[in-house]
Amino acid sequence: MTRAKLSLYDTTLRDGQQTQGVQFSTAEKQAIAAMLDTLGVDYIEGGWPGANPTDSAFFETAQTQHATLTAFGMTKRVGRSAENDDVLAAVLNAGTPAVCLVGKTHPFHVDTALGCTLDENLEAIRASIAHVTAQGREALFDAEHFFDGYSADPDYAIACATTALDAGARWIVLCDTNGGTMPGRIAEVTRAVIEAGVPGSHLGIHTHNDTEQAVAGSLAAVEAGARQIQGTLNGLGERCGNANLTALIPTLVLKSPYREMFDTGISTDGLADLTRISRKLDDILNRVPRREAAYVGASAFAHKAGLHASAIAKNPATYEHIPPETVGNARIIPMSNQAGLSNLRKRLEGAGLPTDDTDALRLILDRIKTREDAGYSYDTAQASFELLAREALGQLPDFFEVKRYRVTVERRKNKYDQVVSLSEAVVVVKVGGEKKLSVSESMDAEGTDRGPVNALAKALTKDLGAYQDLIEDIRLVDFKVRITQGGTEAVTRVIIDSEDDKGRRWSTVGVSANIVDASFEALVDAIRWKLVQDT
Ligand SMILES: CC(=O)SCCNC(=O)CCNC(=O)[C@H](O)C(C)(C)COP(=O)(O)OP(=O)(O)OC[C@H]1O[C@@H](n2cnc3c(N)ncnc32)[C@H](O)[C@@H]1OP(=O)(O)O
Ligand SMILES: CC(=O)C(=O)O
Repeated sequence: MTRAKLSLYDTTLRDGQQTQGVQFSTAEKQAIAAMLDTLGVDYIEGGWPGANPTDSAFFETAQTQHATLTAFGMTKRVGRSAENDDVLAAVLNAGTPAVCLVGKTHPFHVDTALGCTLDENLEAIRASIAHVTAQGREALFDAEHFFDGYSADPDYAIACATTALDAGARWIVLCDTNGGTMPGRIAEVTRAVIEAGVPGSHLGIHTHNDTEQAVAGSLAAVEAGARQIQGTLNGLGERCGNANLTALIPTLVLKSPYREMFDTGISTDGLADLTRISRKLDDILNRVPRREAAYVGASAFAHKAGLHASAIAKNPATYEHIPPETVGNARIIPMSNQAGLSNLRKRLEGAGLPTDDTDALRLILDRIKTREDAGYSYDTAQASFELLAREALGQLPDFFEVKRYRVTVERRKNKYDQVVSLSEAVVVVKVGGEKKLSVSESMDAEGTDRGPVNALAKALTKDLGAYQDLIEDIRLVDFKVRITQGGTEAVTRVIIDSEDDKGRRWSTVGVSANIVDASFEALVDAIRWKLVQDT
């Protein structure tokens, strides 16, 4: 059976940039466009030229090998010709092979937002699309508020779509702009538009995630006959986001009936790059990747429960809907109070530790469950888990012993009458039979106070004797604090993420009634884990 072409249109750089808190630089836009191009999407909407300097600068240098670069804009304003509309001119001046114009299709919006008549809006759509195609560009029409507009006045919404089609638009994209339409209704309206004369091969779908159904709505539209999906990486986008291409792409490529029906042009290699691309985008945005994200999240193939881990060891298909490597992800078997011997064996094997002493393994499981009851959490702090296991198995070298530590925090006025704070830490350790006392302050080279935990970390890593060279490259990259329940008392749990020059990243946990003490415990574990790896 020949598969129909399903066009993928990425709007991460336009609608994705409408996410609250997201502000791409031109260089970041270029990096994201390059990733999308390699991934194999058909269109990359780079932004709105003329709307801001970043978007204009992006189009000055943007290049793609595979994807059609697309500039976004709006239909001309009423009262001026398309040729004399300065906003439209700036969009066209970007010189892209494709141009996507958003236009109104809902009488309420024509009246309220534009303040013109329904006929004037139809003429604006016609003239704008005709102007784009007259310049030899491919035109797309984003039919804004189409589903709500169709419900209010089906004839007018259809007239907007057919006007754009007749004026030469290659794609009429039905937009669920407010994100409130149910997938069943999206399918029903899409079918009605096709019946009214817009062929499915010219119809696209653009959904928003306000009811957490943007992906479902997109799939409903293609099942009804639409042949283009617009979406964004990691589901970025205005308000609750757009249809998430990072979830849609694997579904379209791997799942029935889509894989038999459609050719998306995404290769096996492109699919296997998806997890890296998703995390790279988060890295650019300085966001922590969503662990539970479908297909690409760190937990998407994490098997925490003992029953699951036991079956996974026999055959991964027991609890995995696809092999994780298909999308470039990896299986993990975390340790926690939900774990059994199977989880434990898998984790110990991964750390190169013996798994044959069942009594020792039971002891480790008991310790984990008891400590988790006291407030610890090992399913993310896998480095602390490994240290606990090594200790129980008698495989943890006695690198150093902390004899005592002290931290003071001072808040005072300086000579300029400004309030300043400063922490000072003293740590005494015993290394190789020798006692060492180190003192550090929390002030960094720029004179900024980095707080008591920073002062402690500096003091602890100042002089560890023979181990000093091995710990110089440790960096503390994330620090999470949580008030939780330890038995019957409230305690503080601190999780610290560290990394080193070898590109390793590891997490450790500490628990105490006192936040500084919990942090100190996690810091000590971070150093011990690093020494285990490098000695
Ligand atoms: C559904 C979507 O996500 S569409 C994409 C929306 N994206 C953005 O708005 C981001 C980029 N936008 C911008 O930088 C600015 O809004 C600009 C440069 C485009 C316009 O700025 P301004 O000229 O200051 O106008 P402003 O943003 O205040 O208002 C939008 C104007 O466009 C008009 N307009 C809105 N949609 C359309 C349309 N489809 N066709 C013609 N005019 C439109 C509005 O009626 C309003 O006109 P008014 O100023 O006469 O009331
Ligand atoms: C065009 C667009 O982004 C929307 O209607 O949601």
